[in-house]
Amino acid sequence: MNRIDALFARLRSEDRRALMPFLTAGDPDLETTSALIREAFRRGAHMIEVGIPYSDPIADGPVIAASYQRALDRGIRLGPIFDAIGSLRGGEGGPAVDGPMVTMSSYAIILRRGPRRYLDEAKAAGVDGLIVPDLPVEEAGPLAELVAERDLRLIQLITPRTPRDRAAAIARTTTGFIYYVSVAGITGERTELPTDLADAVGWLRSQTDLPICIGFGISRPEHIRALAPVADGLIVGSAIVRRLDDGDGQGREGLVDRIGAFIGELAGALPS
Ligand SMILES: O=P(O)(O)OC[C@@H](O)[C@@H](O)c1c[nH]c2ccccc12
Repeated sequence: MNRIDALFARLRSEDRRALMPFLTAGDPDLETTSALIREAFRRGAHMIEVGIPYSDPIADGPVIAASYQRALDRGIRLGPIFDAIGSLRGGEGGPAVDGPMVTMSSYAIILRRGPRRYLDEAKAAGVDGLIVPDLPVEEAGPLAELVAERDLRLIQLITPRTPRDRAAAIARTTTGFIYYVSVAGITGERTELPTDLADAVGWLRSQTDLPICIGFGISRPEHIRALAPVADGLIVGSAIVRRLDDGDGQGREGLVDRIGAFIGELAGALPS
């Protein structure tokens, strides 16, 4: 069974929610990314979104764009990213990591690699699904087929501005879970989250049985507490990625501990 499906089947039977931290691959370096993925799972994350750095950010706000740029400046490449994920699955540097991992990448990166090759490499590395934010649903068919052939999942985004007929079409062609974007705009921490989220997600639930995870702006334990009742999962990017660049002078150990502690706080806010 695909790890994403297995995770949500289990969490649903326990009436629990998933926490999915986003990490930029290769910021500050791939070794640290691997250590952070291990630490995130150890601290209660259920699933990891691995961001593939790209020079032309799509919906990425300044924090994630800067993180991508740091990784690109250090010469990050796709091959070594898949190698790092594969090493985690293989148990190098600690126990084998068995939680779901999904890549977040621009469709341009997939096209440049060749969709078949990208998917074969992702599958071989132990990736479970893909988020491709700039892939329009009208164009998703062929990729969705290649993804399904490999028992991967294609997670598509629905935003508050997505018209309902389009949202319904996205819900029909998505697999794994739906990424519901909490606010129109770009990624980034927000103090207040929209109050009509419950209604929007409630409508979406009338269209699909897929798990619905909410992302964009979630950055504090109180956001997790507030949204857990309406979501199957919560995605946190910028609030974590910002901490990759805090440079507290403690080196990599300090960074992994500090971010691990933050992820632990977020996980601790999930209802048990
Ligand atoms: O950073 P935030 O506001 O916590 O949102 C998650 C988001 O960063 C992550 O899922 C993501 C990073 N880059 C993206 C591009 C498009 C959609 C989503 C993303």
